[in-house]
Amino acid sequence: MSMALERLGVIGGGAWGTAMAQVIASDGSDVLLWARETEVVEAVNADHANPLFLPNVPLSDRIRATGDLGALADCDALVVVAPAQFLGAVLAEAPCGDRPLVLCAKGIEAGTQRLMSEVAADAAPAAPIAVLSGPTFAHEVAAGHPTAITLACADEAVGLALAERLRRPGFRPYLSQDVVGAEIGGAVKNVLAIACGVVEGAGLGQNARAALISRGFAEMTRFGLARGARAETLAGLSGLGDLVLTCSSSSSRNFSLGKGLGQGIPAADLLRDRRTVAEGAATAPVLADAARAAAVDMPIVDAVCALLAGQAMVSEVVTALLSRPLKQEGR
Ligand SMILES: NC(=O)C1=CN([C@@H]2O[C@H](COP(=O)(O)OP(=O)(O)OC[C@H]3O[C@@H](n4cnc5c(N)ncnc54)[C@H](O)[C@@H]3O)[C@@H](O)[C@H]2O)C=CC1
Ligand SMILES: O=C(CO)COP(=O)(O)O
Repeated sequence: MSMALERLGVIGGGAWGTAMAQVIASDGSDVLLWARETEVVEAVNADHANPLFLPNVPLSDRIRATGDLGALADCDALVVVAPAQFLGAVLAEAPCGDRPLVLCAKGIEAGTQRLMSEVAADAAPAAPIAVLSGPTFAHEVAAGHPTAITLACADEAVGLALAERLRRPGFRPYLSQDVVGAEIGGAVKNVLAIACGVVEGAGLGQNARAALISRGFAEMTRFGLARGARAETLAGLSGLGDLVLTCSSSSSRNFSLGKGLGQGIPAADLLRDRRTVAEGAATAPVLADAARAAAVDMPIVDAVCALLAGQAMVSEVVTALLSRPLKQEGR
């Protein structure tokens, strides 16, 4: 199938939306970036910069910003990078029609327990849906560092057309048809990154971090399989790949949030007045509820919930996790 994907638009002028606009512009393509903040629109257009969300990165002059979602009506496809909890509201105002939507947020909608593809399917029933997810710190991608990512779309031809349009010498999508699997990896790893940040902040050591990554991956796999994801997607870039990245670095906002918790700072203080997102904080309680509903055991996710809610001390959750009944590793 040949598909006209000439003009691309990006919805969301945070760090990742700006970095995706930079990727698109890197081969000389013009790209229209919708940003919610007037100061972002002005800085992108006047200074080719986004100091609010992606500081110290010179942006391509091929990126033009707008504060008017209606201006995206001329685009052939939309890369959608509004944070998970705002996706539904933003798409309700966007001119989606039957244009392919490439969803980039990593999270589960609070209240409804919907994955991003479910939110988008309700808001834009005629639009083909793809999910782009993987180990991608925005500042590295914007700087052109080598990056590989999962692009999942149930319609193989649409997925291939999008991957061809988005690939760049330093940005390599791998194709998948497992949309749910790609989404679950990204949503769950954010919660697990908070747990790994706690380990760092509390000085619990590298062994504990490796144990959390490994046992966290077991939780991700159990939940993903229960929701129809494929095991190979969860073991790929959008699952294990992104888990390893965000569990290893203070460049992750989720890891940093956990580090603060591990240092004994209350979640409310860490989350108050922040302009950047730590998606795992909103996803953790809804993921824990969804896991319970699916009869899936996720003790690390439960521990993160308890810490975020201020219901337990770090020492208490560590003791609780380690004193669970012994079990077989593969179950
Ligand atoms: N930053 C990164 O390295 C990566 C981020 N992502 C995902 O991309 C999504 C967006 O994250 P970032 O671009 O990093 O955001 P950011 O933390 O850099 O910026 C916050 C974003 O939230 C938006 N926002 C705040 N309140 C809003 C509201 N009421 N309605 C609509 N939008 C609102 C802001 O306009 C801004 O675009 C998240 O789901 C994140 O997990 C995915 C891959 C990499
Ligand atoms: O998703 C990301 C990298 O793949 C970014 O992680 P944080 O949202 O934790 O910064």
